[in-house]
Amino acid sequence: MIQQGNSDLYTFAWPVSRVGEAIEVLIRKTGLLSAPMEAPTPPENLEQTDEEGLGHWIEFVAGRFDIEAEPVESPYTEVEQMLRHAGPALIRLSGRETPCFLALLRNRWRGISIITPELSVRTVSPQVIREALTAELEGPLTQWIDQLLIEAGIPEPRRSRVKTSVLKEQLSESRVRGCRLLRLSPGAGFRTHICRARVPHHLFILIGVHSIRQMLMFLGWWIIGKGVLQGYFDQAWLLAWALILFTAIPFHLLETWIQSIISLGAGTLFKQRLLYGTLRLEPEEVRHQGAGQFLGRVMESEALESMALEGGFTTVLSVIQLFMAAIILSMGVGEWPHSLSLLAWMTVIFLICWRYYQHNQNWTEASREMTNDLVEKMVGHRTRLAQEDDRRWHDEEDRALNHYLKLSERLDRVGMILSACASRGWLIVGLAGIAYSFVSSPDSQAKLAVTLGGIIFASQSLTSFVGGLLSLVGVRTAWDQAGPLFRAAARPGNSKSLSFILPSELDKNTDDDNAPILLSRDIAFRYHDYGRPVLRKCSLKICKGDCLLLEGPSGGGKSTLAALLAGLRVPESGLHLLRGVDWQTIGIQEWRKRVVAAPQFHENHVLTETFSFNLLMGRRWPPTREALEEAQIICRELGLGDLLDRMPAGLQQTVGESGWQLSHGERSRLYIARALLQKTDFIVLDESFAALDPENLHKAMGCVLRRTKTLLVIAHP
Ligand SMILES: Nc1ncnc2c1ncn2[C@@H]1O[C@H](COP(=O)(O)OP(=O)(O)OP(=O)(O)O)[C@@H](O)[C@H]1O
Repeated sequence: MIQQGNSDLYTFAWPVSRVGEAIEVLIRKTGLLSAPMEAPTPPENLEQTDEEGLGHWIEFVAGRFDIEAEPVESPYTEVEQMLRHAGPALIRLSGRETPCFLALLRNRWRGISIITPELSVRTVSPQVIREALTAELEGPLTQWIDQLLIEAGIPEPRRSRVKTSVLKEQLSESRVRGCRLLRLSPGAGFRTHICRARVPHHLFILIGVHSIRQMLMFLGWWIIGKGVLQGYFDQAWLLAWALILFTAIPFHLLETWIQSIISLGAGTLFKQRLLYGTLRLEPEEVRHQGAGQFLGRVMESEALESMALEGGFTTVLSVIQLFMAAIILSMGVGEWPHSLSLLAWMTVIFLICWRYYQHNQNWTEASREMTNDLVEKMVGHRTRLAQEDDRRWHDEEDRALNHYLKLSERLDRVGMILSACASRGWLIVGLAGIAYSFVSSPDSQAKLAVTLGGIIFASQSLTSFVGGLLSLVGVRTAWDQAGPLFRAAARPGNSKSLSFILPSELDKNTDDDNAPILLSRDIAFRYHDYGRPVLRKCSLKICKGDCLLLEGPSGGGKSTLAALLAGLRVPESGLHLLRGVDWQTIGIQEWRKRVVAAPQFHENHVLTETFSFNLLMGRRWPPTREALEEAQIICRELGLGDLLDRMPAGLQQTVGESGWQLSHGERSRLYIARALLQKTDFIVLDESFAALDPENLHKAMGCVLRRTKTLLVIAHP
């Protein structure tokens, strides 16, 4: 039954203390949870916590189940639409003393199904949920609109419609929050993602539809063949033939449609995973790569997706066709031995493809090496001209080119054999198989016709089979580039916290001014497993209000220490506490929210985006008006007022590589402003003042000291 009342909704909502349980039930019911697992026990004072604390708890519980609880916002006018696509999701209902949550299962044609705390499933109209979600926003306007409608003399029956329109008009710019989508984490197994996207299911249907279409085609052949061989064509047979041809059309359309569904589903998952994998790469893995290599990876990944899907479809469908061709051949004059000869030919083709694959690997490797060498030689071109004997300038290139040409020749030769011989060779083999029967028993014309049909059909299918296999060879080569990104997505990260602690509890830990914000004892760190430790037996204590200057020789480990303090790296051993809690418990993500670093110039970046985005990228996006104003004020305090006035679009000016060019000093102040705007109580500035003239240094230093409670500045003496 559809519940219409807004007040009923609260009786179906889960209290804060049971929100973890609601997540568990939701993901179990929707198949996101495969192994039996229970939600962690909520902390004692969860009910008293604020929205941020609750969000942390929900994310912690979701993380335990290897899923994501992604907060989403929706424009006021699109809330209902968002709700229809949200499930499984948690909807936060406010308006009562304590907030509570609706566990939204899925959209049904009668309404939205939700799970109640009694574990029963109810259907609720989306309008009712929308009203509850938007009540807080609409509240301040309702009385005023009601009054306005009375004064304007709008008749009673029309008031509700007019009121809805006025609300839409007034709140069109507002965004509604309070919904969290529960989704499989992008790092979960790719097979799980593929199964949830129902790709195998669609593939199964595709195979079925294709087989039916092929059978219809054979039936058409059979009717025509029978008519020709038996010498009659009455109207009924012709009609049957026409009907079969027409019936094949919707099957063909269905096949194309299913192929596009699979391509879209698998392609999206693939891209999502690559992107997630890219974000999970360690800084060391990307540090030494240039833009060209990244572009190469993107292009290869793009090719990989299209080739894998196209090659996969072609190979699967051509194998089905070859299987059918083998059945047809078994019904012809050559019977089963003839079908076996087709299978033997397929094996030969497969082996040649394998050879092609090996040559392709060698050729790709040689081509990559040549490209890398070429780039290096272009860079060191002048040195070579000056240092090397001019008679030997091109010896190495000639050798590499010869090697490359030899490999290309081999690859082309095998490729040519494949494309020229796969179907033509089969025609010779297939026809040779029936030559004897053709001469010895010319009476069995029908069987001969079937055999000839089978041979031609197999020949066509072999052409597609080879095309599909060649695409798959290309996939294997492209995989070398995309594979590391794909695998990085499945790496276990250290961003999840082991146990939960409310942010308010963390803050309490340092209410006492003498309690350290950060305490490290005997920490050690090395970049490589067997390398020399960069930090050894390093201890420090930073209390609220401390403003510290860290000086030391170049290469002494200052930036490494800054990275450890900011949670950008984790220590190998030793005690490392933030507000009395170690990094494993607090979780590296939470740590990074609480300690902000402006890394050294070469480790920090200006993105090709607006100046405001570069300033506020550590805050909620899109920014509020207050955030933009604050950014503007901090920039002016840091001495960037002149720059803001000069840029035609001010804060909205695009900066970065293809935008407005910033000077060294402007960039370093942008990085300082970015750190200050994250509003944490401990900031680490790594050589941020090095590029500033005395006047700007004075301004910037003053601004930082005014706006930060606790500060560590790294500088050279
Ligand atoms: N990503 C890295 N991989 C391997 N070794 C590194 C890496 N970054 C720094 N190192 C090494 O760690 C040591 C400390 O480097 P770090 O950058 O922390 O020194 P620093 O005191 O900040 O130097 P500077 O004042 O010159 O910036 C150096 O010997 C450096 O070679």
